[in-house]
Amino acid sequence: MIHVTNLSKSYSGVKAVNNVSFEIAKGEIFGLLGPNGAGKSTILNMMSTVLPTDEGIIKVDDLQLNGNAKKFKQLIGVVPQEISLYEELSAYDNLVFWGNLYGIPSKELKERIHTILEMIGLLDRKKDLVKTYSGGMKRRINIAAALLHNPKVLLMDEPTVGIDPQSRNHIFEVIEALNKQGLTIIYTTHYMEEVERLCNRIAIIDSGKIIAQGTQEELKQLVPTQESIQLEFALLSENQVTQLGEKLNLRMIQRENTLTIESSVKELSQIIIACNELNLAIKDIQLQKINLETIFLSLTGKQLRD
Ligand SMILES: Nc1ncnc2c1ncn2[C@@H]1O[C@H](COP(=O)(O)OP(=O)(O)OP(=O)(O)O)[C@@H](O)[C@H]1O
Repeated sequence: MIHVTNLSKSYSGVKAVNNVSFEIAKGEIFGLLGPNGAGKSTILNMMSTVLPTDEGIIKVDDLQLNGNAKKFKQLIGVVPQEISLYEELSAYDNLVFWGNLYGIPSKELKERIHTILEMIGLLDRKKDLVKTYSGGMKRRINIAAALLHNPKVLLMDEPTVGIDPQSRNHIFEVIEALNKQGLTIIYTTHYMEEVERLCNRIAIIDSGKIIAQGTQEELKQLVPTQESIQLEFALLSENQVTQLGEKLNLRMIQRENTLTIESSVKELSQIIIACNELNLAIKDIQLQKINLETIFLSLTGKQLRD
């Protein structure tokens, strides 16, 4: 349904998106997973016609974006990273405002707003001013605004940033319900838990390039070990991590006093010996099944989150 081919974009000569291609079938939730600055928003901004492309082709079904921006916009709903609502208006009036921008006839718009508010669980709060809403509720209204013109594809740019875990769950439920109704969704995030929960297929993106894509199972097959070892220390300096890395010759990431080592249980004794030699006091050891974070580490040598 969605075909993106050899897409590129530079800002002042620096490539933010570099020859990116992917295909998405109707009804999929496709995840774009990558750290801050990887190029996710730039891809979505090109797909939503906000930014012109430098190179490449974007198509939904047979409709190519270039030369058909107006028609293309009708197919796409966009949930931007920033909440874009009028705080002093009610949720209902915000949606009327957005619906009018899309030129939706008023009777149809009324019905559509009712259906969407019901679906996102905010019908009973429709008259309340947006400024009285929680962050999660504002996000849900932002999603509602993107759905008013009944798009075939929904582009969501990190829709859970700055939201508490409970509201986050509520948003996931809305996304899953929309997907069940047949909506195709592109979801960007730097949280692996979110793509693990929501997405059928995932593209891992780093420095403007897609470095791997597939189902979670397919991505797991791309790395040598299906486990990693997580060690917690009383204290851990960068210097000690470097020394340990030299001794073990295994990939590892440090987060404060915790070290995740790309290795299996077979290497555990060797790891413990190396830690002892460096006088590193281990507080806790855990064997972890591979996840998207360790896959990202394995493919890039970096961690997903700053
Ligand atoms: N308007 C701009 N002018 C110059 N550089 C930009 C502009 N927008 C983005 N960039 C750069 O392009 C690269 C990709 O940015 P982009 O916002 O697409 O990444 P992202 O993966 O969406 O990250 P984030 O989650 O932080 O938004 C980054 O290096 C960023 O600094």
